[in-house]
Amino acid sequence: MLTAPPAGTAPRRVLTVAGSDSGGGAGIQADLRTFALLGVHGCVAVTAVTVQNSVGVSDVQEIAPPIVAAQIDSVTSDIGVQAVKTGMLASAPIIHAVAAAFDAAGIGGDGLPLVVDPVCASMHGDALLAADARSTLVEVLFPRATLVTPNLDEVRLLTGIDVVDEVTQQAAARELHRLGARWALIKGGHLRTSDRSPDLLYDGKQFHRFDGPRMDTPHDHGAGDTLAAAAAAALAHGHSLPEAVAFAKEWVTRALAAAYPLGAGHGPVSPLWRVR
Ligand SMILES: Nc1ncnc2c1ncn2[C@@H]1O[C@H](COP(=O)(O)OP(=O)(O)O)[C@@H](O)[C@H]1O
Ligand SMILES: Cc1ncc(COP(=O)(O)OP(=O)(O)O)c(N)n1
Repeated sequence: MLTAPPAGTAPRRVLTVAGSDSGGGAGIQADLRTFALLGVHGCVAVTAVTVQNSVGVSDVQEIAPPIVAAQIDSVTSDIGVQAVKTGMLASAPIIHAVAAAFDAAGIGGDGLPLVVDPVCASMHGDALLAADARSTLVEVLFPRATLVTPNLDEVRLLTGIDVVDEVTQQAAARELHRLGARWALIKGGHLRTSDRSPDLLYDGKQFHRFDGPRMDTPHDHGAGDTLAAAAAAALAHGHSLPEAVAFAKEWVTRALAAAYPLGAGHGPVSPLWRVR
């Protein structure tokens, strides 16, 4: 388990570049919850403010691209981070601004580990990335990514591949790797045909399968963010990529087992079991 250093000592830092979820279940709020519980100090670059609750997203205010980039510069030039995660990026101009700031700070590529959760829409189908920005996300950010973590809807939108079984999951992983990601993790949360929830990791050479029991719960809001945030935290702690994904899979499985109802719709997954 990942832990904090002794009191008075600076912990590892992870920067999340993502949107705010007013309901607190996903986005920046989910990332910071997981970072703190894994002994990591979370820094943020807010890309958008969503008006969101358990039944959906009713409005979005994007942050101006130079302000998004300035948040990244401000954090990396002073505080310093050991890993970075991206979530909701909203638009093509924001993606270009983020990529330029990452290059200036040595994030991604051969530099600091970069986990890209290619968020396109909420679980209710509300757009969190402009349709005309999907190709920008793939062309600009995937070649910089250490790890990309799409769900099956995102795989379909970004590659056109419909994942329905292990063979098509492998085909999607190969395609994402071909598009530039060093490691691709095809999440199996939307494969609702069995009592398992298998995720598949690929680095261009080898497949690693991370299987887990499927939780029978409607409260799965923020699962993808929680998985990617835990992987980024484990990378910041110095773990290898497969170790970080194995850790993150266990973390999100436990968070799903502890998920709770909130509002009239889908409640959030909960890493709060860690402090019970
Ligand atoms: N009902 C479930 N039971 C167990 N694991 C799940 C369940 N739903 C999702 N997961 C896991 O949670 C993580 C996020 O998956 P997924 O739901 O596919 O992503 P997203 O939240 O981005 O839509 C993956 O590791 C997936 O296997
Ligand atoms: C602000 C914001 N960012 C991301 C998401 C989607 O998060 P994810 O973990 O993929 O969870 P679900 O939407 O599938 O619950 C979001 N809703 N809001």
